[in-house]
Amino acid sequence: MVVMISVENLTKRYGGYTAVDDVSFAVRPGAVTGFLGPNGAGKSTCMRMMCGLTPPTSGTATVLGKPYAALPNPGRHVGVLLDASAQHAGRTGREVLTLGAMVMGIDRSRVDEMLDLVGLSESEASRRIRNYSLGMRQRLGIAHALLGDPQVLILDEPANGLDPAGIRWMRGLLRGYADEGGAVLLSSHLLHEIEVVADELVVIGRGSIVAQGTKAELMAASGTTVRTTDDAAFAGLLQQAGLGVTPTASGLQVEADPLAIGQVAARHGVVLTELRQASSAGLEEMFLQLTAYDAREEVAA
Ligand SMILES: Nc1ncnc2c1ncn2[C@@H]1O[C@H](COP(=O)(O)OP(=O)(O)OP(=O)(O)O)[C@@H](O)[C@H]1O
Repeated sequence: MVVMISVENLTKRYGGYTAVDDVSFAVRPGAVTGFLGPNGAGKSTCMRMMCGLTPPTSGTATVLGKPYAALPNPGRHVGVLLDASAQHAGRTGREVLTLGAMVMGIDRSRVDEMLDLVGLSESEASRRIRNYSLGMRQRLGIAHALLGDPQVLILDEPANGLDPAGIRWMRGLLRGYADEGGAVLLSSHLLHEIEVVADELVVIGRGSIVAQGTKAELMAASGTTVRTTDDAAFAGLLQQAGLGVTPTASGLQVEADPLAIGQVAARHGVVLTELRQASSAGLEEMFLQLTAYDAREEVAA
């Protein structure tokens, strides 16, 4: 498999606190990889280590086969958006992009193209960033990340502050970018945001990876929900057929695809009132379960 970003056994300790604990994953071209985890899970710390901004305690992160800091003219290869508010507040959006183009040695015409792409108008581009809304800062950050026409994008919570139309626009942009062969690593603490656009998922909780795989795999892992006129009796029949069953408030959760369950029902003449592959609800349940031990919840409890 071609790998654009490779993270191996990455660990970061701050004093006695382990913010990132032995994290490994790979990001491939032609896909959006969602980096999902609750607040404080370690996503930003990981991404900062990938971009050479925070030194790891141990482990390695490489982009296009090299540590980020060893890439010549990195902006031409990797577009990074880590903190949309980190840009110089006194500069205008256009100035930031023009400076970026100069540093990367690319044609100034690309500045207008990017402003156009992210939907910042001429008058917005000439305002100072201190007067930008969060959504405008994110758009500018995305324009800056794309300026050098990189093969890889590393974006930390780029949807923060975008309105629903802006979020949809960004999804389309990232989808198109990946479909053309680009590799995207996109972090979020919101499952839905990631789920609609990501092909691959890396789920992190308290510094450690708790699940990773394709979205389809992770969704299949959460099984199928079924309801019948007599759930308890049907649970027994499913178990006899060798299928794992867990009763839940919303019916029976079965570790099998809908076809296998339908076949058991047909064999025994059971009436199904509901049969659906766990989709977003299943993934959400998984995300909540996987991250339920987040430190924040313990403090709140
Ligand atoms: N410089 C630092 N010194 C000490 N602790 C830090 C430092 N940077 C991050 N941490 C801690 O590491 C943990 C992970 O933080 P990080 O910002 O990576 O989480 P995150 O998953 O990006 O969260 P969010 O979704 O809230 O942005 C947090 O508990 C944070 O307080």
